[in-house]
Amino acid sequence: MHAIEKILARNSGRESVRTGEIVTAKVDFAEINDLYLQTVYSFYEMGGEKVWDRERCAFVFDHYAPCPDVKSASNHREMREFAQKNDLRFHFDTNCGVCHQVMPEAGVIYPGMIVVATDSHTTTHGAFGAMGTGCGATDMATILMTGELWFRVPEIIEVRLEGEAPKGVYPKDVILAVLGKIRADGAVYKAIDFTGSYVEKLNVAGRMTICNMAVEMGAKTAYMQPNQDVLDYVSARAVRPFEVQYTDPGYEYAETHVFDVSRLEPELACPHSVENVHPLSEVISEKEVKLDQGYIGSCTGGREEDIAAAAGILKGKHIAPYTRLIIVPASNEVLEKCIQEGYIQDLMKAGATITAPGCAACLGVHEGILAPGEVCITSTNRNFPGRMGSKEASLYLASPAAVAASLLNGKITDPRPYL
Ligand SMILES: CC(C)[C@H](C(=O)O)[C@@H](O)C(=O)O
Ligand code: SF4
Repeated sequence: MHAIEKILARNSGRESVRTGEIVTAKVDFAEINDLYLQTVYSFYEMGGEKVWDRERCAFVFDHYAPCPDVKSASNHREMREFAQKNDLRFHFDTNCGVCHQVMPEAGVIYPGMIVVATDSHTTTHGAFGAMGTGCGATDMATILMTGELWFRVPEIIEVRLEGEAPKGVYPKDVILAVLGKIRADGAVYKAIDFTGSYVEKLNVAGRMTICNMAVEMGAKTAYMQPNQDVLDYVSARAVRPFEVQYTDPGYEYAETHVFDVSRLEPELACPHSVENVHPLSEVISEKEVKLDQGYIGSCTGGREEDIAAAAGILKGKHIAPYTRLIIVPASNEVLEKCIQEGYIQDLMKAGATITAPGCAACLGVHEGILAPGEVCITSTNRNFPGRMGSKEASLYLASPAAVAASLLNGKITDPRPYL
């Protein structure tokens, strides 16, 4: 069996599971974000009274945090009341950050577990050897009542990433290159296991960025075998003991795709699709792409490593006139570390706008919305029309280093000469 199958088998009380089977499995942690007040309503409609386990579920207020309008403030109030009434051990209010960053920091994510959240980017937690997946309000209400959810055991495809990344090529570039090949519908309801020498050496932040974007290929979940970096991270934080699962030798994947990371360049996903990926150098050799905004943030590209990369390029310099650079740390912990390291100060001096940790403009709610006709380069994960505001704006997805180098010049720029 694959490690993911072992996780599903263990949590559903079986010896083994096979692709295509439907199982009912225990959920080790459930998270509801602030777009999903419907979960509370569904819970009561289905006859729920108290959540099944006050230690294993939490709300994270991230998409509208702090609240930009009365509607979201009222939603937060109702969810906060539900959390209080159930005396939830964990509650992440507007002072925390994006759920996928906040949960691992709080120690509720660890290898061998199942985490379900009302958010598609729950695939992120494959970075820790966990099985993470998103669901809607009714499924989440079911979990809150029973602690269980049904799953169809997914086909598992291997994405083998071999070699060392050249200078200027970041985990974000690697996952963009993978997306460009496998395409946005290439892994629908499949699990993606990222393997290979690149992954074995990759740090926690890089692993999270790659697993995060697995869902942009339609993946049900993602997986990476934990390495020492992951074990150090979770050992220092995990709120309960855990068991790492290992794939049996000789396991046969449904498909295998091999990438030589050493041959990659900085990549760009061009408007208006995540799969419209091209080497950045190719795009700018064909046309100059003038920019109005740069954005560094989100559960994909708002960690300390991302902000450090930007600060490294912008320290002692200034962004181009009449552009803006929005920096949104993925969590309060990230912000605190970036202040300690001096990155925030350097970026502010370089002309950046720093906003509160959270989802902010990543999905076009607030704190960095684009006007019609504007062009933005961003370290986030989606570039569909309207994602960051106007449907007539254009979004290019890139690494945080590429965002920083581009804002220096007010046009999309290859970051490599600036490193
Ligand atoms: C709106 C929300 C539930 C959504 C998701 O599921 O991913 C959001 O976080 C996103 O990135 O689009
Ligand atoms: S940061 Fe963006 S991608 Fe991540 S959960 Fe928030 S809106 Fe979704």
